[in-house]
Amino acid sequence: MSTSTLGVKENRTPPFPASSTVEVDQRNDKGWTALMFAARNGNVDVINTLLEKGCDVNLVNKTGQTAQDIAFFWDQGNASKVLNDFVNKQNPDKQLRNYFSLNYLDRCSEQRKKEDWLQSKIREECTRFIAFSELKPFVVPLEDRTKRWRYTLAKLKFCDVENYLKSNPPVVFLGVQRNSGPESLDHTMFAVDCTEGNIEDLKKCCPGGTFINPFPSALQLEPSEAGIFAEARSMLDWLYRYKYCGTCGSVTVIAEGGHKRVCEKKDCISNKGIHNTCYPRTDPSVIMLVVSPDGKKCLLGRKKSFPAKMWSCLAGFMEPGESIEDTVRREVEEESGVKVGKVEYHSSQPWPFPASLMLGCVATAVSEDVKVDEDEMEDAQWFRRPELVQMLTHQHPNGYYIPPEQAIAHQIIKSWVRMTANL
Ligand SMILES: NC(=O)c1ccc[n+]([C@@H]2O[C@H](COP(=O)([O-])OP(=O)(O)OC[C@H]3O[C@@H](n4cnc5c(N)ncnc54)[C@H](O)[C@@H]3O)[C@@H](O)[C@H]2O)c1
Ligand SMILES: [Mg+2]
Ligand SMILES: [Mg+2]
Ligand SMILES: [Mg+2]
Ligand SMILES: [Zn+2]
Repeated sequence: MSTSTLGVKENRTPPFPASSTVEVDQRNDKGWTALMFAARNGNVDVINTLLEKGCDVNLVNKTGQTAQDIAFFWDQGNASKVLNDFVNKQNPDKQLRNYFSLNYLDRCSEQRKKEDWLQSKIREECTRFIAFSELKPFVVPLEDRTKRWRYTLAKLKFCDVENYLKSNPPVVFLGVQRNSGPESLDHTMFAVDCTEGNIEDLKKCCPGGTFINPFPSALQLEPSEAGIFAEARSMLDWLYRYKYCGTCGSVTVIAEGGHKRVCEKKDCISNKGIHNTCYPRTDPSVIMLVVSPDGKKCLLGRKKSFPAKMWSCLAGFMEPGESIEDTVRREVEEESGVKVGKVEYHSSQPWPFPASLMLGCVATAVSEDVKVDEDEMEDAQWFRRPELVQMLTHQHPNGYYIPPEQAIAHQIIKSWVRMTANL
């Protein structure tokens, strides 16, 4: 690739005088910064200097690539290492976590069986409760409207929820927030279902507090709390739906801090040995970006329920006895008629509506003809990279777009789009 393709002007203007300053994140017409050029050329000294001067390592060019993506794609090993180390130090979770996956609580699963411990923790001064009503979380709007995230979970004290607890609502032990430093205390966290109580009382303890719709409003929670919300909501949803024993139909009682339901009928088989009817459910689903055999296009679909103009990865629930790869091949063929060969795992995401676990994959197609399953899908089509960039950046001429960054579909699509040098 010639330098002019990267947008460097061939005829440079005279050098800057020694005293002048230059904006460290200045971009060219293709959105490239000096850091991106240094990454492209593997110039580690320039990268280090730019990082020292405070340049923004997270900027993306017009084709959606960061300096890190560029260094990686162009096989600039040393530059990749420097950039990776820097990004990891800045935010260790940035590259690893999908939304709803970041949960800073220590789940302390061994403590769940200790009823006395749980009861004493419930009453402790530094314990906090997250409240739900009809599976809607109780949140406080964030003041700064210029910020990306709109809500934080309201963290209530025992005295705020004491009245609700008297009627014995479902309560889930979520885990312990470990705080470092000599003075700081650990906070034990519980979720409490306040559906049956008077929610106006809660609003009095927490001015500005409000219940929001889990979908899509919960996608506006601060990402550091999205995992706690996911754990709490999936657990309360399970406690709400599974009131009766799946084996004999008797009433069940909540045990182990909300993490188990026990059949009241003493001689029920579910009380002998370990039974999956007693424990919370997780439904594994696959979600995949199908790439054409020549690697130039990918397949996106529109479910009938999608908002107009939104396209996403195909997805589907796993069936018993299936491997992840087999589910990907079956769902893709069912929904689009396209046959898939190689399947590679990308990343996963809890999806608490109510309890899916999305297993994200990139799959390589071995055929291209599309025959849409008209029961589930409105359409499925192949898209080329430049069109995907337009969809990612809300610049598509037809107004097409893909799901927001909180959805794993967005992350899989973005990582595929980035894996190219030249669009
Ligand atoms: N996070 C994301 O980016 C993202 C994107 C798309 C879909 N999803 C989620 O993926 C999941 C699966 O996708 P899908 O709806 O296309 O699946 P799908 O293609 O398997 O079709 C859905 C149908 O599967 C059946 N089904 C089988 N097992 C089921 C189960 N355990 N629970 C509910 N229905 C079951 C039902 O008849 C349902 O109508 C959904 O929960 C969806 O919300 C997440
Ligand atoms: Mg599907
Ligand atoms: Mg399907
Ligand atoms: Mg299915
Ligand atoms: Zn039973």
